[in-house]
Amino acid sequence: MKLAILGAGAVGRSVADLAGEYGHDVVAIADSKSAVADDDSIDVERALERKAGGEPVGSGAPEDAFEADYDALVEATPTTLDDAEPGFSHTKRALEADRHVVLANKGPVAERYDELRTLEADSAGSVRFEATVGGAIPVLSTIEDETPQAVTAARGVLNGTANFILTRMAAEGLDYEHVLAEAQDLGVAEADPTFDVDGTDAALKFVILANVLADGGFSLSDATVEGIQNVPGSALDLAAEDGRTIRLIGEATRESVRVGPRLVPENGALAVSGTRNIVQIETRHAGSLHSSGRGAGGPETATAVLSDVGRLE
Ligand SMILES: NC(=O)C1=CN([C@@H]2O[C@H](COP(=O)(O)OP(=O)(O)OC[C@H]3O[C@@H](n4cnc5c(N)ncnc54)[C@H](O)[C@@H]3O)[C@@H](O)[C@H]2O)C=CC1
Ligand SMILES: N[C@@H](CC=O)C(=O)O
Repeated sequence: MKLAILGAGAVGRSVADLAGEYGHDVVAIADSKSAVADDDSIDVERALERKAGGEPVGSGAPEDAFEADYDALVEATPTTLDDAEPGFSHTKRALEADRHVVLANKGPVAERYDELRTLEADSAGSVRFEATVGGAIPVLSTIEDETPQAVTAARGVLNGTANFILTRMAAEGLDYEHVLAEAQDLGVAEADPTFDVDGTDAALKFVILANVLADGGFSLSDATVEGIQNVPGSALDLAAEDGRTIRLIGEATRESVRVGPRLVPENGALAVSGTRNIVQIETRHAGSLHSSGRGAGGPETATAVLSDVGRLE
């Protein structure tokens, strides 16, 4: 497949870097100010070198990415709320041109799912978004394989930044402000890390799960959300005395979405460490399915994007 990549951050750059290994050509990559495009294939190494050197990714306008001869648009621009722009318009433009879209950007899938599905129905292209939930962990494809109707709920830890912060707070007895910068250095925090600590990012992922389970109808405003900003280091110390710890746990069903800090057993499945995520999928006929792994990071998320590309027809 020929890929046009929008966004040259941790995710977009990793998709460009790994696309060749998966048998795909990159025909365009854009950042917020520039693009490089070539209908056969761009020089990815050169583009990534320019970016690493603090230069724009290319010498053309970002718009040029849409003019390239691509089969699938990879949307990896920052997640935004409400109208989910500019990610939603990028997606719309590609679908209206009968191209496929693979999203890492959670905004359009969480905030405008029903519109997205309508656009897809009118297009010869399709939309996939495995990377929006749990990075490298195959959460959505597991639900798809299981069939969404057979899944009653999904719960777990889906924000690597908050989990890393809670893990470091428990280990060092520090408050969250002191370890946020460390999390940002790992390339897992959002462009606006408030989304990670106030629970918004985890909530967007559980909203996406609820949309998949219920075939739409949810946006962030339907979720009950509490972040980790008010969890003091002392609360983690007290929890540890009792063999427990605190994790930012979310749950999605067909009826509701909830995210908040919860006490969990220190050695239990939900007490994953560092940037790891865990998802427990409750099924009607097969009990609980657990998947755990790297839920964030450039190469990790790029593997989910490229798996989605492989699933396109
Ligand atoms: N970093 C991670 O571990 C994960 C990120 N995501 C999502 O993937 C998306 C990208 O994440 P990162 O690469 O970490 O973000 P980032 O902040 O590192 O990079 C965003 C890139 O988008 C570019 N950009 C901004 N507006 C643009 C526009 N209008 N046109 C073209 N490019 C534009 C920026 O110049 C930058 O290169 C976000 O929506 C994020 O929520 C999803 C799963 C994991
Ligand atoms: N900021 C997110 C990245 C993936 O969605 C996280 O920390 O999990």
